[in-house]
Amino acid sequence: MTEERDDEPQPSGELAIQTIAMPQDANWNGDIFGGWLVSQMDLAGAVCARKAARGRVATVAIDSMSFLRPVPVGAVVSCYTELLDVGRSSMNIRVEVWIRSMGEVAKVTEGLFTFVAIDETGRTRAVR
Ligand SMILES: CC(=O)SCCNC(=O)CCNC(=O)[C@H](O)C(C)(C)COP(=O)(O)OP(=O)(O)OC[C@H]1O[C@@H](n2cnc3c(N)ncnc32)[C@H](O)[C@@H]1OP(=O)(O)O
Repeated sequence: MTEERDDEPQPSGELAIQTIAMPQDANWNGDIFGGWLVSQMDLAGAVCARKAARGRVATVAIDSMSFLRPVPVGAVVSCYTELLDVGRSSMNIRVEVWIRSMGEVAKVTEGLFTFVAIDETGRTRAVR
């Protein structure tokens, strides 16, 4: 069993989605594709944005993506989100991805996503 220590870094934000990295998502090195991770982060950000906007949203920008370490097949992948800022129709959301693999917990990716609240016709609408 791994002990949790107070001085160890912890995920910041709310758990939005959790899944397992599967073999079909691996790249030529045997680790997980960055594109698959970005896709999970986009989904996690959308969960957070839809909650804040109480309805449809679209991703308008992804900034500051950092891939900190590779993700092995079989790792439990957890995406955490934090709503940083809300404009008229836009929401800035930080997404962190943490993995649990072989008893170790680590942050593997982080990025800043901007979502926009949209109506049924795809036009922007006020978040609040
Ligand atoms: C969950 C998904 O994966 S969705 C699929 C991928 N995403 C898409 O297909 C979206 C395609 N893009 C679009 O349909 C349009 O660009 C829209 C509807 C999102 C926005 O339409 P626009 O005409 O650009 O809207 P507008 O210029 O008024 O900007 C809307 C808001 O987004 C912000 N914004 C627009 N572009 C950017 C950008 N590149 N970076 C950061 N914020 C931006 C604006 O500042 C504005 O914020 P505010 O309302 O809080 O002041």
